[in-house]
Amino acid sequence: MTDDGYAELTSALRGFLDAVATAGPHDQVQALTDDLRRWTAILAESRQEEGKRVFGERFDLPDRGQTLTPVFAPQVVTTSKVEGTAWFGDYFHGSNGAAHGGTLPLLFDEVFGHIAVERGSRARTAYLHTDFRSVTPIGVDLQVRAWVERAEGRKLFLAADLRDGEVVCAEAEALFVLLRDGAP
Ligand SMILES: CCCCCCCC(=O)SCCNC(=O)CCNC(=O)[C@H](O)C(C)(C)COP(=O)(O)OP(=O)(O)OC[C@H]1O[C@@H](n2cnc3c(N)ncnc32)[C@H](O)[C@@H]1OP(=O)(O)O
Repeated sequence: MTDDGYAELTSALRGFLDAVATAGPHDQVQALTDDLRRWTAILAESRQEEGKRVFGERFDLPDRGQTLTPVFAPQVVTTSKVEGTAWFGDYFHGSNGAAHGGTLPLLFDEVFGHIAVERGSRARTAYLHTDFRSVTPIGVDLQVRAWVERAEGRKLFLAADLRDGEVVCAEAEALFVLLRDGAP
């Protein structure tokens, strides 16, 4: 991992989003808004095309330098499986201490994507089916794994599950299709 401050920025941004998601009314809200707008203008000056950005493009950083998905820390990544831990911060809260349902397929897509990347394939998700087995708790280390069920030509059939200890929170199945040459 390079020490250029971006790992810390990603971590700080996640902490900020969690704090916004849990904050009550605050007398500094206008000052915060002004600060955000000032930084937005500064960053806009260095806008880069895809391929030259940090966010989501840096595999040497935790979470590829992005905060779009819940935290995913891979421990095993091969061409046939991925295993790691996942963690949903307050930003991903739905209600009653449970993660927002839409954030689970988001996590699974990210996890499946690591297998496709490890295979050196340019692939896209054709479908992703999620079964919600029990609520996914916020702020808890969860275990996530994904594996290749079978490959047929350009089609990669994948499966995954997310567990809180012995409890299965969700399971997923997906089809990734390897892109034809010249596909955008
Ligand atoms: C670490 C990084 C993590 C990030 C991972 C994020 C991954 C993503 O989210 S990608 C973004 C979301 N996905 C998309 O935008 C994809 C949009 N769709 C497409 O681009 C195209 O439809 C695409 C690429 C899936 C397939 O198009 P194309 O390459 O022309 O293939 P096509 O000829 O239609 O289909 C190929 C095969 O797949 C099958 N197939 C395609 N789509 C589906 C589907 N939805 N359901 C079932 N089968 C399908 C076809 O039936 C065909 O099967 P066969 O070869 O047996 O006849």
